[in-house]
Amino acid sequence: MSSLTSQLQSILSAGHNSFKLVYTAPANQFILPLTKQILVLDSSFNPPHNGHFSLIAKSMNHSRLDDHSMSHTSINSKSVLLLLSVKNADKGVQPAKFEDRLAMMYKMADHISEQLGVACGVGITNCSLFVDKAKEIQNYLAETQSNNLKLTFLLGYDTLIRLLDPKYYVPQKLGDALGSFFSTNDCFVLTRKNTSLSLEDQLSFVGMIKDGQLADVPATWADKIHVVSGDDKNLNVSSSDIRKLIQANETSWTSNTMPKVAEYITSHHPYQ
Ligand SMILES: Nc1ncnc2c1ncn2[C@@H]1O[C@H](COP(=O)(O)OP(=O)(O)OP(=O)(O)O)[C@@H](O)[C@H]1O
Ligand SMILES: NC(=O)c1ccc[n+]([C@@H]2O[C@H](COP(=O)(O)O)[C@@H](O)[C@H]2O)c1
Repeated sequence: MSSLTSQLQSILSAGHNSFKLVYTAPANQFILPLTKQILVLDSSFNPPHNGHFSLIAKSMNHSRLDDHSMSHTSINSKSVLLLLSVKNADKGVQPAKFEDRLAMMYKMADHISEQLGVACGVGITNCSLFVDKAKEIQNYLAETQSNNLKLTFLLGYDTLIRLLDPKYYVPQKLGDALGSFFSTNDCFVLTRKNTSLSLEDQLSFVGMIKDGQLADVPATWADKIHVVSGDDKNLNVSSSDIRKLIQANETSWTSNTMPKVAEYITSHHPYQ
């Protein structure tokens, strides 16, 4: 059994919450002494696409996320983690195989490292909720003596709404379930078009939290949630649309993902 297959097997069969770092793009170490913040993009990467890339690129440029204690912004203070979620809070089993998704994530990690000049790693977790994913990543960082790093979760607006939905935490109250998550970590959120809310409503959501207008959400969390407009070109890109186009033998999807990911899909056929 290859080492990747055995790492996947061990995560899939673990009876407890687990996280493993399985790849780092060659140019940089994943964590350097200067690293202060990890930008975490959790997804099923089925397949990775330009909407995911745009979320990472925009978060890197977002000044409010910078550590204000530093005299200047240093790209080396951030690392990116592409996190494959093998257990989804809402969705059942989907194509492609996890091995194919990881192979595409490695291509994406190399692309991010080359295009954005930032360290990029690939991890796997069996946790479905962000609060548990955050705990497992922080445990891993503590084991590698990399303490006091902030995790910034990169989300589309649709996922922010699900992060704050009390139904995922019953019988706990939302404030109790996510209190420690927001005391250490924050979220960078891009608006999307696949929601019933207008762009303006999505952008004013944090203001409503700040004004105490959301019953279960403490006003203090407003400082930990940064909502930014997505760019028109990538707002509509989604993995499910790409899969549909591939299955219909269309080729237009290739411009919605990174060149090496498109090459992998055309040569390995993970969706056929
Ligand atoms: N085009 C996009 N713009 C901004 N955020 C996005 C975009 N596509 C996905 N995201 C966000 O990236 C995260 C992971 O996305 P996910 O894997 O669900 O992608 P997806 O393309 O929406 O998948 P699917 O179509 O299978 O539901 C989520 O927080 C999601 O909101
Ligand atoms: N409350 C939560 O923490 C919560 C809710 C819904 C989805 N998720 C996670 O968000 C990620 C993206 O989910 P989708 O692929 O369904 O968009 C998955 O890892 C999923 O498990 C987390």
